[in-house]
Amino acid sequence: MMTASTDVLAARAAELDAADPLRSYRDLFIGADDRSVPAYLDGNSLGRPTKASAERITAFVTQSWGGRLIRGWDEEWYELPITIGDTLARVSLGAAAGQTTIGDSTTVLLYKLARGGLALRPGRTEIVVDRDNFPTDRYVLESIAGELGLTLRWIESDTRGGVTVDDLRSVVSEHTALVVLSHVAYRSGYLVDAAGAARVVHEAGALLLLDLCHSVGSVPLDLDAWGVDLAVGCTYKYLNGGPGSPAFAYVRADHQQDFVQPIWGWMGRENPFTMAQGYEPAPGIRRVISGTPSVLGMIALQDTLALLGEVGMGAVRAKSIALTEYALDLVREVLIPLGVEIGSPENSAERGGHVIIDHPRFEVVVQRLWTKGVIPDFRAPQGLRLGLSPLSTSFGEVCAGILAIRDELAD
Ligand SMILES: Cc1ncc(COP(=O)(O)O)c(C=O)c1O
Ligand SMILES: Nc1c(O)cccc1C(=O)C[C@H](N)C(=O)O
Repeated sequence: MMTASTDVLAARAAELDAADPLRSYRDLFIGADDRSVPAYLDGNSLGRPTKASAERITAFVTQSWGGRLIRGWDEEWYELPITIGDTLARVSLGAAAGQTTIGDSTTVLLYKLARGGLALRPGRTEIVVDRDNFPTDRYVLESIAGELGLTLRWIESDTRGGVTVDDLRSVVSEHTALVVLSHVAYRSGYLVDAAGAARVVHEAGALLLLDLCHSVGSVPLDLDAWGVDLAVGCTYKYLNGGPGSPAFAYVRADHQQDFVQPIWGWMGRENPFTMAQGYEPAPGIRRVISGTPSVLGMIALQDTLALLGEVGMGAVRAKSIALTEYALDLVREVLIPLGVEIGSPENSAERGGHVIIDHPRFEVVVQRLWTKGVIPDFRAPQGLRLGLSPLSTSFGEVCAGILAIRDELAD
């Protein structure tokens, strides 16, 4: 079959952009019109900054920090992890207020929530996790298993897929205390059936902790309705919080009273400024906090939350599916003939906001693309990942990126 010319493919992408109801949102991001970066396809590692965040951060430094000084804590900052957490919960997590807080890294929150969750299931001896989960999830659980003398029961998922409810059913038992899954798999983009997973985990009497790093801000979430017990996620991908912006934690209201995490710091204590002897966890979700939260780090993500609230997660997901479908169609048309294979689910109901394609030359190809401002990422052993941020990625960018990959492979 003859493939269409570059001009024809670019014209098709331009038509899709013209018909995109969210197209105007791209202009709200810094760098979207930067010609030295024709295709930014890594918003699932680091989202672009919004123009509003540039203003917000400047105003924070000059007025809030510079003007209010230490008074800022009493006036606003002390409550910020909870108030931003509540906004995130409403806009994007499908969670009622009082269950979400911002702070630490995903890694640290995984540790705190996994330990706190395990303490709610005393006497049980196993933690379930999949072999292809993100490294930090595996390492944190390996460390906890060693620390507490528990067994890690691995789900041997294959890198092309993800964990299915049937996989889970075959490993959970009366010994399982905790199951940790990534809602969207970092490599394949496989989207777990979270409600089905929660049902199976609960039938076994265990708790479900979801890592939402690759779904929050891209895939609609309904944590309360799904029955998820605990969740963590990062804010620097689809929430555009900036490099190293703090993560978030969700602890279901039903568990909070008995939930105790292991890093007892003064900021998570009841009445921290009494500086009292002994640790008494603060009431509610505040008990997840340990030390002073990064206020400067958490302010930018509010601008993306405002956009997500305005657009609605349904429209965000519709654009996300349109982008990944388009990317896969173009991959089939121009890259499969060059020996590329698709490593993501081809059914959009089983896929999050990114796709991965495989070829033995991709490690070198990605290095060369970066020098040209075409920016996907490489994931070993031979995956090139296209992360498509619904609010800031255009169809034209996807087209430019895939044609640049074609040109590199044809070289
Ligand atoms: C699934 C998943 N979990 C955790 C992390 C990272 O955690 P941290 O922000 O602590 O580096 C990432 C990405 O870096 C991820 O993709
Ligand atoms: N967090 C990252 C970082 O500090 C440097 C480079 C990449 C990242 C990422 O977010 C990687 C990403 N979570 C992944 O899925 O591979």
